[in-house]
Amino acid sequence: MNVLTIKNLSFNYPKLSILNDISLILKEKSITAVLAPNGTGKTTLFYNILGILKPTKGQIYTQECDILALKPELRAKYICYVPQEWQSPFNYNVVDVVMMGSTRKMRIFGTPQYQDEKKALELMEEMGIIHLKFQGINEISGGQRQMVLLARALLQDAPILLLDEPTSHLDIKNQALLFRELKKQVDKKNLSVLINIHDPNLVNIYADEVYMLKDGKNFRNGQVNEVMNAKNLSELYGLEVKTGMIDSRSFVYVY
Ligand SMILES: Nc1ncnc2c1ncn2[C@@H]1O[C@H](COP(=O)(O)OP(=O)(O)OP(=O)(O)O)[C@@H](O)[C@H]1O
Repeated sequence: MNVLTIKNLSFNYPKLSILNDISLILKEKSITAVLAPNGTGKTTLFYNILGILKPTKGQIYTQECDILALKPELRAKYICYVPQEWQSPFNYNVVDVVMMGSTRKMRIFGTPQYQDEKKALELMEEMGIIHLKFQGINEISGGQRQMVLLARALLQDAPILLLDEPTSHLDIKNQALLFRELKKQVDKKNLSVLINIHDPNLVNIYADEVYMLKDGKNFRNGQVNEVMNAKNLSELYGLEVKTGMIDSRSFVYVY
């Protein structure tokens, strides 16, 4: 089943065309990667999905509704989001930041319930960030903050998760923890994940499908094992990309 469909989407800044006729399908329970050179428009695409920017043309819809017709706060029922960077205006405790994920389900002036806190703490334990619970969000490392923001998004319980370069600050252990957690959530909660990511090896290891974008347009897309080859990657980045096999998995490198 398709949980999110983007059809012929274009976006321009006043004097600059960024996205041109982009189409993309996110399948239920899949991890779909968007792979594109810097400055192509990956974050812009996410901002269009989230309602932060308005497309000049095109459609975005789920099985149930036209996403573009929803107010951003209503989109939170369908879509949760982990930004590339996030600076908190206050130095909240980490556990309070994670619990913000459950505010969507609260009534106006509602306060978190015991169950919300329990769920937040369980998730933090699972993700290896429980020891940070009483630290200030502005006093932890960039990588720790990425894990905290993922926990906050997962607590929102939306069926679609957008992740904007979530591994940019993570060491390899935390990259593995993050993707293992994602895989678990995909299986357990039918989560579907759209992820902007620069590391082609993480795409190879963890993603099911990939959309390559080039010059603001669709370039190649399909199953990871069919599309992530040296020819496509070399054309995408405009330099020679090599691939090799380890334990029957394809790996990518440039020299
Ligand atoms: N407010 C703005 N006004 C004009 N141009 C902008 C604005 N914000 C971003 N851009 C331009 O839009 C293009 C796409 O930016 P975007 O951040 O979406 O790219 P990206 O693919 O996510 O990049 P990266 O991989 O480097 O994070 C870039 O060329 C950027 O300079």
